[in-house]
Amino acid sequence: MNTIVLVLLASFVLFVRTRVLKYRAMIRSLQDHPGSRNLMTSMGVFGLLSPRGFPGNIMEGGLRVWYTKHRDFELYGMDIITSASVFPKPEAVFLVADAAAIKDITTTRARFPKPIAPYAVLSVFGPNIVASEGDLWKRFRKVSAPAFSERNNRLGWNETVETMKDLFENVWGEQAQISVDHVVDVVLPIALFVISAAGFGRRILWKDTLVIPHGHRMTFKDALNVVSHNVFWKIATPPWIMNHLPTPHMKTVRVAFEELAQHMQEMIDARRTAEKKEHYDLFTNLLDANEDELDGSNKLSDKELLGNIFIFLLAEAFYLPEGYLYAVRCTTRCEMNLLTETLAVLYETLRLFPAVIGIPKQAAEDTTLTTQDANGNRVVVPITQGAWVVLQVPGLHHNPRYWDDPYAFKPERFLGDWPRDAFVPFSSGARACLGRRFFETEGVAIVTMLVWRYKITV
Ligand code: HEM
Repeated sequence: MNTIVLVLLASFVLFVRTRVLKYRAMIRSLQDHPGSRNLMTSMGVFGLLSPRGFPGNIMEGGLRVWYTKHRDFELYGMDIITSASVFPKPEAVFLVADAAAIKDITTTRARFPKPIAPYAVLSVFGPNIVASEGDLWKRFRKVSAPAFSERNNRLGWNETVETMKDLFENVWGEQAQISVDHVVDVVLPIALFVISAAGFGRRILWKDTLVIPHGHRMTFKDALNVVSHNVFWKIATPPWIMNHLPTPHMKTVRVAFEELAQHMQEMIDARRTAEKKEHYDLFTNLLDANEDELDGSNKLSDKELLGNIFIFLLAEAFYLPEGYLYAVRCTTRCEMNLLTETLAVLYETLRLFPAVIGIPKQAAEDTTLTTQDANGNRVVVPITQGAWVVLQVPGLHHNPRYWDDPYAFKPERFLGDWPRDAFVPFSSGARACLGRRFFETEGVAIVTMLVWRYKITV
């Protein structure tokens, strides 16, 4: 018995010693660049389990930057800082809130590619444009990009207007006052109806969302809503737990995944058997690529088709309501000159509350980034091959070097000349958001129609 305890103790001491030695070597490779030093990492599952972290250098927390904005950068006196941790393995990341450095990173894709491991959760239904790099990403981008044309954005505008009219006339009707518990209850269906109609040629009406279609256990909207909020848990939970653990939540998540797959397959089948029309939507491009027999290089497999359809639906269901959530709240605080100022309001809400707070990249070679310290002195930061570099969106968006009074809500800052490189809610460069214009068109239509007809209060 004593021998077993001794062996366990010795193994533990050896484990800790190896970790500490590796950690020290890693800190040396950072060349003492300023930043925080922690016991536990905040990356991946650890950060999600504790969004706010623990004090005393134990752990920073996965959503730290959401709360601290630019304050950590001010604390260390620089717009590129490091965050290093010992467990579960020694690792360090460079956090960037410097506009010029971010431009440098996003415009040299080969030097700073996207690390795809953190995006594995998004591949539940198959490989896709967001969770891929290299040749695979190029192929997906080539197939999807033409669908986001101005012509299709116009289709998005028209479908948004129709959806809002359907909401006003057939759901809210003549009621003088409408009370909504959560803005997402309204904007999630709108977002789904618009992508369904403009992206996939299937128009959904508000009344359709109340009825579960024959042969289903959940509506399309509810399935996508549950999946988009539980995609991480589905991946983190082994199938035998997911299938057999009798908690109501697990059961709902399992059914939602099965249902979403069935709904998406039905959309594909319906479109395949439909009469061939002159469509220019997203679906046309993806389906044509799936059926592409002449030019094999662009062909999408069935899994890739499903994976990419899912990612476009997810973008619409997840990012978009986030964008509107604050925009609709913020409209209560300002007198809006409708169309002209609506985009400024959307931008200002995305500056203050970006839907994506950290955009990861990984150095493909030993390289450097340039920033400046609090006194304006130029600082060259050495980055070793393999190091993670994360674009800290709230840090950049609250950086007083670029934004006057950065914590204040002032949409008018987007009406004049504004620092474009210091605004990256849609990322930037070759891997920037493909749906940006689509979102902007749709967002302007929704917010304008809402404030044109209703006075909004919280
Ligand atoms: C408020 C709305 C939106 C925001 C804030 C947003 C933000 C972003 C961000 C930050 C990225 C880069 C992600 C990364 O590097 O990991 C991205 C990529 C992407 N977004 Fe959006 N997005 C929005 C709406 C949409 C919509 C409506 C669609 C399509 C229907 C869409 C499609 C995409 C695609 C396909 C990519 C991947 C591009 C690539 O890697 O080549 N997004 N988005």
